[in-house]
Amino acid sequence: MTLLTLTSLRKQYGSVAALDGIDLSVTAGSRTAIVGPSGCGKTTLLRLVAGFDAPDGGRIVFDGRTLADSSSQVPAHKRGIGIVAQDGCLFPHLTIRQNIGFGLEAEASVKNARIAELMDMVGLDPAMLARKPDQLSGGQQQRVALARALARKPRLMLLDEPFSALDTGLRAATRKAVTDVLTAAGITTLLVTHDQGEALAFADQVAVMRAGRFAQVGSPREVYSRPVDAATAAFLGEAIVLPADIADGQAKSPLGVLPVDDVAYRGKGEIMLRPEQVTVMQDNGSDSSKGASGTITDINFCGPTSDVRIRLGSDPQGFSFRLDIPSREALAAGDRVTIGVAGAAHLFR
Ligand SMILES: Nc1ncnc2c1ncn2[C@@H]1O[C@H](COP(=O)(O)OP(=O)(O)OP(=O)(O)O)[C@@H](O)[C@H]1O
Repeated sequence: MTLLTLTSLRKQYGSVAALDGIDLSVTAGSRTAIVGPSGCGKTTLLRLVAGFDAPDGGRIVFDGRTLADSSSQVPAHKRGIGIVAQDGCLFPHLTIRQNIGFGLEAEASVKNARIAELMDMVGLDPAMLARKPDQLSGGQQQRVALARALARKPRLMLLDEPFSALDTGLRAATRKAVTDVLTAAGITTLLVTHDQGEALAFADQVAVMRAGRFAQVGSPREVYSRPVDAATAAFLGEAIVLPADIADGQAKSPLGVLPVDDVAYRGKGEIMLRPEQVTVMQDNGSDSSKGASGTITDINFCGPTSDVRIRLGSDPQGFSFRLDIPSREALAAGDRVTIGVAGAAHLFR
């Protein structure tokens, strides 16, 4: 069942089209991530869904009810939508109990029971209730912000980069905790992030945004493995893009003849490989059948991986590309290598 539908949504700020025709369908109970570079319109989109801003065109329908279109706008507090912002936006002068209870209208005992239940849901010790936000860590503050947003039992939760202020380890742990809470409560969630890994790990639907539009909407695996174009591919992770001549499901490329994921296409095109499909081995001259050969022109050791640039063939002007490879072998600039490819290349159509 579809809970939220955005149709041809537009928002203009002066000459900037912050949203330039957004269409999205969100299934009840699902997790959608909207990912894109800074300034592409992510926060604007969330603000329109929350009701903090009105669209200039298009329509927002939530649970069968029009929340906003060109002629009407349901106020934010009447939408039944929760929001957790980047820095949590807790009231600094209130205790954790008061922050979570803010806006909860019930008699004291009912309210306290609900606050205790929410603290338990987000995995926080009730001893923290008397503290002020600045006496909690960043991750704990985000959990309080989530508890506050959950207090009114929203059917849709909007998360605006809620993990971005946290350091790497805490970020993953807090994301997991928040995901588990929302899943257990069956709350449909829309996450906005500029972090591709976060979007792919969090969501079951990913919308890749660019300049006010969605370049692609699909499952994490689909957008990662079958991006619509080279820019989307590069935004979602490392990608090796090669020119190729394609026929009968085979691509003749600088890396040799590779199977492609599109058997119908014939002609010139561009194909993509993800780095996990590629192996780079020192060329000991014994077996050239395992892949294309090339030369390392630059290498930077980064611990578990090394960032290498490889030039294919023996022509100094030959095709070159860079990728991260496991730092298993002690490779150096000037080494000859064999490049193997596993699986099919993706063809951009
Ligand atoms: N109130 C405003 N007035 C004028 N321009 C605005 C306003 N809000 C946003 N914009 C512009 O609209 C575009 C989209 O902004 P938005 O904040 O939605 O992007 P974003 O993807 O959330 O970026 P970030 O990841 O940096 O937060 C940007 O070009 C921004 O400068």
